[in-house]
Amino acid sequence: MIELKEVSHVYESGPVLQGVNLTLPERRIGVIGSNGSGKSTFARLLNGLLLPTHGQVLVDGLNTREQAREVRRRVGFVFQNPDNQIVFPVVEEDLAFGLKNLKLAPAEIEARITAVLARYDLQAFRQHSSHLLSGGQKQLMAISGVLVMQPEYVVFDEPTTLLDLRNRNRIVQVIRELPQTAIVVTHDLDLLADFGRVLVFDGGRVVMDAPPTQAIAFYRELMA
Ligand SMILES: Nc1ncnc2c1ncn2[C@@H]1O[C@H](COP(=O)(O)OP(=O)(O)OP(=O)(O)O)[C@@H](O)[C@H]1O
Repeated sequence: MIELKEVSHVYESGPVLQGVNLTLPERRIGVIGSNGSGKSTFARLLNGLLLPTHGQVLVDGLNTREQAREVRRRVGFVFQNPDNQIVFPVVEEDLAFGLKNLKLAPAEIEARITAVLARYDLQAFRQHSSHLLSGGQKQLMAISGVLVMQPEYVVFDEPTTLLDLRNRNRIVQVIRELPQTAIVVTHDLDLLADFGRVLVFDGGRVVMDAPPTQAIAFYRELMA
């Protein structure tokens, strides 16, 4: 379970999150709010990409400040733009990178890569140049790169924003089928219909915390 205790975050430009207290046991959690309301900052705090300037973020009791490595292993992060995530020129190398860092046996690395490529129907792209994939394929590959690490939580920061409708639907399906806990920052309100809980951010605070129907209605009202 992920917990935030009195979390605030201040950039040089000013405060962005203020006094956020949350316990997040649900398997599907959505995060919505206006541009600049602090959603991405919140998402980045969850796996220690960013450390809070005040308060604590705990993942299964591990503090992102003190146990950053272990936290990052448990919490995968999918960026809006897969180009920010894909590092190596060939699909297979990119998927192997994190696994080699974990010092897994070559047979285990091979098995995990084969399994994830099969799961997302990307087998044909194994030796392909990563940067020549289409936008949808790149996003699937970025997700694959996170899932091969077998995290227990996956944080998505606007995963469908850059995709056409077909690829958007595919990613929605991928999220729906994930065995992991998923926390999804999005402006795509339809994506959240079957989620367990939706947080609405405004001005760096959680101003609504409710099931999707209620939270989305509140957000629509707020933006009217
Ligand atoms: N690295 C940074 N340094 C300084 N200010 C930042 C940084 N990252 C974000 N900000 C500022 O913090 C505020 C909140 O940004 P954040 O990206 O968390 O919002 P958001 O809700 O995700 O917005 P959007 O929906 O536009 O993605 C914005 O005013 C932004 O300009």
